[in-house]
Amino acid sequence: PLPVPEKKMTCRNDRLAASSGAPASPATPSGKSVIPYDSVSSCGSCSNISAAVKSGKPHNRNENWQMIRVGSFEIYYKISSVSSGIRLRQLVPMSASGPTDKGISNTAYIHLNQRKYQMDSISKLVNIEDAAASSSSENVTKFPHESPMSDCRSEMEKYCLPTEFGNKRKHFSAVKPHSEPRNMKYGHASKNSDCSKGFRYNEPFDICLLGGRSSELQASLYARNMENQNEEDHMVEFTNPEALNSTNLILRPGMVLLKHYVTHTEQVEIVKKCRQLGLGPGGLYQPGFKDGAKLRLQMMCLGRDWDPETRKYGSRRTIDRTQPPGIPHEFSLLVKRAIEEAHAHIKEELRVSSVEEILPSISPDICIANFYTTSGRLGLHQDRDESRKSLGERLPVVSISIGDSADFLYGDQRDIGKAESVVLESGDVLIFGGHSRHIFHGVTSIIPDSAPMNLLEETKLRPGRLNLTFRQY
Ligand SMILES: O=C(O)CCC(=O)C(=O)O
Ligand SMILES: [Fe+2]
Repeated sequence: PLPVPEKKMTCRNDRLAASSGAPASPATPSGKSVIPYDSVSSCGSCSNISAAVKSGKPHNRNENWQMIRVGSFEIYYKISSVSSGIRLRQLVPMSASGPTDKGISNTAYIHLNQRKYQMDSISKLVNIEDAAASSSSENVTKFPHESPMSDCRSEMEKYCLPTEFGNKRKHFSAVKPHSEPRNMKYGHASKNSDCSKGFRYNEPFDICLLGGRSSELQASLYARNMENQNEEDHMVEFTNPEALNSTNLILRPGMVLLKHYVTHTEQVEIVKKCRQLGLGPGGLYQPGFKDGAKLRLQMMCLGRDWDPETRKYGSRRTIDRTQPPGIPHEFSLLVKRAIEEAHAHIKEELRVSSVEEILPSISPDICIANFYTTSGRLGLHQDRDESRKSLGERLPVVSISIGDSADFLYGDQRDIGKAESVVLESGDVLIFGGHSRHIFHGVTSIIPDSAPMNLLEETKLRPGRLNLTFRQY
């Protein structure tokens, strides 16, 4: 078992709260800044989004609306889902002058000192909640979308993480650990997942939609443009002078999230490079297991091969004996820079000088690149196939996210009910080493249409998420 942290980690949001110029959020009887409506005892149903739009009256207590307060603002939001199991969240920002009557968009944005926050995830709500009242993270489990929504379930969950992660997780503790191979890193894909359709084992997978195949992307960009137009009407401005400088978070000892660390230009370069490598020898493929089940992602390894079937690293791929491409030098430099940034942040937050003990540095010699389509996911697992030395020294895994955001789950056990979650957005770097090296982690869902527009326009990255994890063998 991992040692319990002696000190409560301070996070960016604690500082935000302390320094916020906004009036303090009125506390609930329980002292929480999240004020759920009494009537909200469950998400209620899988009402589809248009039905919710029609009936959406944020002040109607008979509906499943919730409110969070940030300073003098009240933000109303509603969780609903569609039959495909994709969670949608509707938000209606409301100012002191009363509710807006301009309709409701699927998502809403909040401006916090020029930084645009999309309220499209649990963690975003938590961030705002923390900013308002520095409340404890246990509030996360109190959100209404933790409530049962069993009619949204699908067969897949036997093997995979919940489709609507964020619903009551207890429900999923029924997932039988013994139904999976002991060390299984990835959840099995269902037979009809889009990953298993249409892509043969050795067929190259293009992460970009270029040339004649761009109509899907064009349609998605057009829809996003229209949506943005609408969302301009739903923006709430907050001013906090601290916010711009404090975008890094210590999630746990040895686990640091650098928000929006990778610049737009770097993201574009990474996409281009990964596309090129992904289409070449040793490129992207959809890995599978002996029993024929496929993983819900496309994968390629750089530097060294990792075989999901044997869980071993090797110099050649087992599937076609190709040698994995090397790790581009710029990637390695970025990883080193990110670790330095994390060190600086740890020093500043925890006032310690021995940062290497908390989070050791690495010279990455392995990169696993995963591409998740919007239905992609990855079951809870530990990364523990690296060398005994590397694991013993708890050398970190450095994970870079690009494209659509992901609901990322992490915890001490392979138990979804006990795991915490954070949304990883395009440009985020998540580092977990030291005491967090052996955490269970996974991706429960990819949030559709959440990638930065300019990234899509410049790269034609297809809907989905590119993730690179760097390790030192
Ligand atoms: O996609 C992610 O964020 C996680 C990937 C991962 O855990 C892995 O490749 O081992
Ligand atoms: Fe992993």
